Amino acid sequence: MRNQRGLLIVLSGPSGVGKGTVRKELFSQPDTNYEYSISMTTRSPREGEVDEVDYFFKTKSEFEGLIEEDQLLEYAEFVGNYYGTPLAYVNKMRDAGRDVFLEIEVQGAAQVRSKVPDGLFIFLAPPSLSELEERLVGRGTESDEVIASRLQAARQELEMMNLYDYVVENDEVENACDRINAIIIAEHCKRERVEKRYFDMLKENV
Ligand SMILES: Nc1nc2c(ncn2[C@@H]2O[C@H](COP(=O)(O)OP(=O)(O)O)[C@@H](O)[C@H]2O)c(=O)[nH]1
Ligand SMILES: Nc1ncnc2c1ncn2[C@@H]1O[C@H](COP(=O)(O)OP(=O)(O)O)[C@@H](O)[C@H]1O
Repeated sequence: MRNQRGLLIVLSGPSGVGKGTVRKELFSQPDTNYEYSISMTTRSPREGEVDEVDYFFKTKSEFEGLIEEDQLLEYAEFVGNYYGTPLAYVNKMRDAGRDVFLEIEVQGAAQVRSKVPDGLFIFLAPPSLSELEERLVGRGTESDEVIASRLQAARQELEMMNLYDYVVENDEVENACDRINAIIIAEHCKRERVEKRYFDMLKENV
């Protein structure tokens, strides 16, 4: 059987739900086959964030140049800034058989859904809206005004939850990681079985 192309795993969910925390925990585990796709953004770096590690930080005109040159798999404007996924890296890693993780908001995820129908779409949900607010406030990285805008955006984002293949509650980071790992293993098994069945049928002499 031919080597499977890597999965494209899209992790979405409202700001503050814990996407970054869960993703970093998943990537710290040994024996994973995941690659993280670093996004482009026009937002300013937060304290401690490093260019080309946390994001590729771009000016608005640089970002618009990337859009024009068709270098992004998807992009969206979120609470006043652009965010987007570099296309070349995703293709290169998937072709090498690696699973690629995107950590993106819901508008971008919808674009990926239409361009990459075999993507795996996981929505990370908070236990409640009040817990989401506590996490956003507790992180201490945004002003009260930005937190209010992000909470407002969260209400619309939660409406998109039913469009995802899986909804994972981030009650405890470890539980959320276990659920995501289980989903990915199950998806690999399913896709291998489907592919095997397909090739077995092609071998039939009819
Ligand atoms: N569409 C899209 N969204 C992104 C991308 N990178 C990050 N985001 C999302 O943009 C939103 C804001 O990101 P950020 O300012 O880093 O805040 P944080 O995710 O709450 O720490 C989050 O929901 C991110 O998941 C991207 O490449 N494309
Ligand atoms: N399961 C969890 N329980 C409690 N706090 C959490 C949990 N997951 C993440 N957090 C905290 O919530 C805040 C937001 O998490 P973060 O990963 O930055 O979210 P996102 O990337 O979705 O914006 C951080 O302070 C983080 O430590």
